[in-house]
Amino acid sequence: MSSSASLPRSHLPESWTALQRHADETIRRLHLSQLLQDAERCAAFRVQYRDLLLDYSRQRATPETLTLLLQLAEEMRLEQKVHAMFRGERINVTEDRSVMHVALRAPRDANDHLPPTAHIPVEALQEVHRVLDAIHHFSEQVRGGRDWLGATGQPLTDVVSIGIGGSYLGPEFVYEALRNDAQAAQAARGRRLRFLANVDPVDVTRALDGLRPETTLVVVVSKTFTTAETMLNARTLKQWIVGALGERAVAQHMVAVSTNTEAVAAFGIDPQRGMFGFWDWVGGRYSVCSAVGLVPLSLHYGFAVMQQFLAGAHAMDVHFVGERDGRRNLPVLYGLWGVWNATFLGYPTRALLPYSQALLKLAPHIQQVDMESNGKRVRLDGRDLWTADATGVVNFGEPGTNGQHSFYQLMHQGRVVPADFIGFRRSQTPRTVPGYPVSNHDELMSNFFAQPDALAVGKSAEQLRAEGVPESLIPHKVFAGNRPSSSLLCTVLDAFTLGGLLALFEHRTCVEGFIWGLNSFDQWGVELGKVLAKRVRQELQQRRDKSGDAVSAAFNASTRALLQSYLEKDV
Ligand SMILES: O=P(O)(O)OC[C@H]1O[C@](O)(CO)[C@@H](O)[C@@H]1O
Repeated sequence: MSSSASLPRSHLPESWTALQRHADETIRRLHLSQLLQDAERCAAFRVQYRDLLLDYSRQRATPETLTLLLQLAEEMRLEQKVHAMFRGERINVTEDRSVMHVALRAPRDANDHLPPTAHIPVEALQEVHRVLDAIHHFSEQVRGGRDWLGATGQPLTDVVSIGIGGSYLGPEFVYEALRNDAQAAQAARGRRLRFLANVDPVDVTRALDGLRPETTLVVVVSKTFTTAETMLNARTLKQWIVGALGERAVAQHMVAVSTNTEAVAAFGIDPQRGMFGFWDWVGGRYSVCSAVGLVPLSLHYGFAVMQQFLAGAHAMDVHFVGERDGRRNLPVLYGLWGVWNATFLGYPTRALLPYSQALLKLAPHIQQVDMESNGKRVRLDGRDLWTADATGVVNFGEPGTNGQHSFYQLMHQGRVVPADFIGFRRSQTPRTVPGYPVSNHDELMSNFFAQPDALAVGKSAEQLRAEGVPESLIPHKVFAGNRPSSSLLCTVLDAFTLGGLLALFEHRTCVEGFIWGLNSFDQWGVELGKVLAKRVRQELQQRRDKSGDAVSAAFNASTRALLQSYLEKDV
């Protein structure tokens, strides 16, 4: 099958082989319980950026590991690749596109504080701010309830944002994260924001539950404006609006976010008045900071809150591109440990474990950012990956403490799953219960501090014996430990911090992709299923029109039988 299999693998970087040797000869013989005894190492494996404290002392690594990883980064020309991304070089080679999501959150004068080799193209900055100004104006008109009203003259208090994948996951992640931030919650008073992503009609029913067309604004978010799910959902909601308010209501009740002006116009939305654009240099999964996120979220939380979010993301961008010491650069460190765990220690998964209910959509969003970006089988030049492990990992996660009562069992005693713990010094909504020894947030955070040690240090048979555990139970109660994690401690989850977290995770994915030498910015792997679904759709249409006919022989025997059963009337 593999067309590239015949191509020889390009030469492994020297530090790559050194890291493989180092993993086998040194690291596999060490246990984290020993490594954590070394106070000097612990201090060296801790770094502060603004109020974010990253502790990576629970990585299965010595200072030499980090030195070798930094050498690998240098050999792979990480810094040059990052700067080329900022400069707008066409690093997405298979689509011949620039990758400039960093421009989306850059202030007009961003280049004044970026290294000269990482200056963002001025035209991109101008375009970005032209659209941001339009979003600012529009969101205030709608929120003000006077200048942009519904067809019956009522203010539009509710928004349904239709979109899928990158046109949905990021905005929903931000929406959820800020729901209980005091400033954002105050700004959202009296307003509702819903997301409609799945083409399942049940999702439509849920999204519209309790909404009225008279007071609802629909935002259709699609970079291509051709995505099947989004377009059917958009037509469904258009019918909902038109059915209640007439065809002319579309102009007041539907707007679009897209790069495809013609398709927006063909759908019936006036691009001059109701379209917010972005550009082919924004990948869907990196588009939260474009109109994709900014339109629905500014309508809900107000533009001022979203400006803080952009500022937080930009601050992380500046740190990423400007901090040349890899030992102090958070996204670089995150990426290096990602590469180390996936490729050199061979762990194919990682868990995202925010101790924050507000970050409940972090894992779904980062799943797309990371797995659609780095889930690749070849390198940039089309040759096979250097090793089967030199590619993206399976990301999953759940807020703590919920995850503890779900999949942590496997993490403690089953497979090794490197974990990213994220915690906050303060809650968005502090609570205390009189008579309880700690606040509710301290209770939550007790787990944030305990779990990484349980994973790293474990519990031995000797300890269990000393506690008097019966011999028959000892094998079941032993925790082998030596399970890596990193811990990120932030102050409070506000819009600025959230922007920084988003950028941190986006950049981790880029760092990993740059080091593996693959293209993190295309997604050809999603195409085949779409093409096949189109064929099935045609088949379903034909069979529904001419019931009784057998399913086309073009499908294999298995699919034919399933389709036949699906179409059966009497089942
Ligand atoms: O914004 P669009 O064009 O509707 O695409 C939605 C999503 O579909 C994908 O192409 C994957 O199918 C994503 O990359 C993208 O974010």
